[in-house]
Amino acid sequence: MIEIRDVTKTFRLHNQGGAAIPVMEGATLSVAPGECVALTGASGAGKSTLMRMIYGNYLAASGSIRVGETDVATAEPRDILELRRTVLGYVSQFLRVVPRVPTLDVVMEPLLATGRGTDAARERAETLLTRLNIPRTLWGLSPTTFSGGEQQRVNIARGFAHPFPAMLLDEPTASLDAINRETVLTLIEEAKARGAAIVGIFHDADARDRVCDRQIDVSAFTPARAA
Ligand SMILES: Nc1ncnc2c1ncn2[C@@H]1O[C@H](COP(=O)(O)OP(=O)(O)OP(=O)(O)O)[C@@H](O)[C@H]1O
Repeated sequence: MIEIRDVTKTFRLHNQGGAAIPVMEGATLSVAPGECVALTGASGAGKSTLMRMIYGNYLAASGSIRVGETDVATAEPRDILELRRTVLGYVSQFLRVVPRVPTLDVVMEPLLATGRGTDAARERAETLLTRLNIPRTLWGLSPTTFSGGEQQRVNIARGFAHPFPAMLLDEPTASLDAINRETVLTLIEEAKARGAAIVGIFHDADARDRVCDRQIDVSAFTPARAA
């Protein structure tokens, strides 16, 4: 479902005379439907960079990044937007929403965007918000004023609302209490059971060991630096 072949990335620092910083070389991995693969490696190894390239936020210098039928490394921006709407979900660490949009609408939005009827979308959103312990009294309010943990749970509810065939998870259990962490791990297990291919970054080693089938140490793709 996710096939990454020989991906290279170099950052060019335009404010520092165009200095080129090679950060990745020969990155190759594949994730089958129903499988969860953890990206590991020391801080700065390139975990976030690889996730951002899969999502199409960073452009790969070379190589291919196939998600379903799309090669993100060469796709047109509109094809990447379509991929994100229907195929590739991304649960980032932080919630980014349009101000003043109520929480329930924030969670329903990915479902409405993929053609789900309003009643079915509301039912799914309510189920997720309930499972993630967001009190009903908050559903009509914008999440912008919520606590960090509440925002993260709204973000997770939104990210898991549509049954994406491929998902990227960036520290999905960070800053959650034990009960909500358990719910998120169960959501990940359910996504795998319905066939989602998942790539994740988990600093929570117990969570990683429980839900991930394999680990890929991205330091293996760090270019040898000139001395
Ligand atoms: N936008 C950018 N411009 C320049 N360099 C960048 C940029 N993003 C990342 N880098 C560099 O790429 C390397 C990999 O960073 P990345 O954030 O992917 O690491 P990471 O493994 O996710 O680290 P952490 O665990 O600390 O989040 C680092 O050397 C970083 O400085």
